[in-house]
Amino acid sequence: MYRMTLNGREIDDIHRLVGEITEKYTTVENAEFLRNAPVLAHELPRRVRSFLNDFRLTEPSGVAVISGLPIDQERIGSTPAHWRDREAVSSALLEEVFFFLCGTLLGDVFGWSTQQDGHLMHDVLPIKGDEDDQLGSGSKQLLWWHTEDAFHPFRGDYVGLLCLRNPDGVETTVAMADKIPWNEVDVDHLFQPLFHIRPDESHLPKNQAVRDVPPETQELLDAAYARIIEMNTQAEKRPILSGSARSPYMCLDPYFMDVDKLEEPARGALRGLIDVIDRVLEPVVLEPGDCCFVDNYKAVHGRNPFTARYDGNDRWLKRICVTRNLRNSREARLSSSDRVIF
Ligand SMILES: NC(=[NH2+])NCCC[C@H](N)C(=O)O
Ligand SMILES: O=C(O)CCC(=O)C(=O)O
Ligand SMILES: [Fe+2]
Repeated sequence: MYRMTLNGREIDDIHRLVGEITEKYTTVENAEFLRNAPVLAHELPRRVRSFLNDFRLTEPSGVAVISGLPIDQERIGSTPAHWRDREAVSSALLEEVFFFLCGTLLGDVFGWSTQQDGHLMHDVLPIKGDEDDQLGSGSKQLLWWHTEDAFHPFRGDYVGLLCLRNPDGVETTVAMADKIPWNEVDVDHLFQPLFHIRPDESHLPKNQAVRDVPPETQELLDAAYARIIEMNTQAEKRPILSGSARSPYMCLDPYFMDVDKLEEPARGALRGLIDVIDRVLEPVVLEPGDCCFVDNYKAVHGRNPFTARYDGNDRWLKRICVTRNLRNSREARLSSSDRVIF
């Protein structure tokens, strides 16, 4: 793991910058803020910029964590019951701005029209009724390790998780490519387009929120859901590994891959990889203020089961997706600067 801890002066500088920004903008989804974010991110402390730049370019680890950001538990208030319950102005706006600017040092933050109402800033919190679901909002069941949005050709390069609270020390799990003994894995077959990955349930229409959108957006949204359903029934075959054969990038989500239905040698190759990933999987307890970025090519992540409280003190994370190449998805976005993939 690649780690840094903010010192007192850096925290003061961050508070000053974020204070200035939140005087002007009341959400990180404000169009002008989004346009200026890469410029504003230049004003983060140099050690933070340098840390994230190294993480991006030299790939020292599959996971980077910046700790030390103080979280005012009283100001952020209780953990909402649902991601749909977002306030007009987020109680955690200051933290979100810092988190968003850090993400912007790695690339461009983007969202999905089919996930959390198209918002860029997601909430990860346990939702009553989702306990047994394979969702970020689940709790009782193991959240299987996965590449974030593995099924989608426009998946992000990084997934950011900012911990606001985690009173029971619930464990995120990570397995980093650099810890995998690649010589024990059937790399050759995993580089071949023999595998399909179905969309995870957070993108399915059943987890759609009811929202009012203009008719032209509704049309795009319907088309986006139609594509998700199509990917669910007839997923395209793709490789699991890419890049360097000795130090590969990974993209897999075994829970949605119907491993048993695969033919040999694909099945054996994937089973072998799943086994070694299980062996190197490690728990990471995110503490309040931890700003974590998982390299979505160099690590998979999940979450261990826990018992939700539903009393306002539940574990609460913010989540963002970051891409190094927004242009890749231009055909699925409304304009060159728009951040939402339909
Ligand atoms: N094995 C999986 N991919 N599970 C789904 C992961 C959680 C999903 N990203 C969500 O937002 O709820
Ligand atoms: O809750 C966590 O620690 C990870 C959640 C996650 O992987 C997700 O929401 O996709
Ligand atoms: Fe995830």
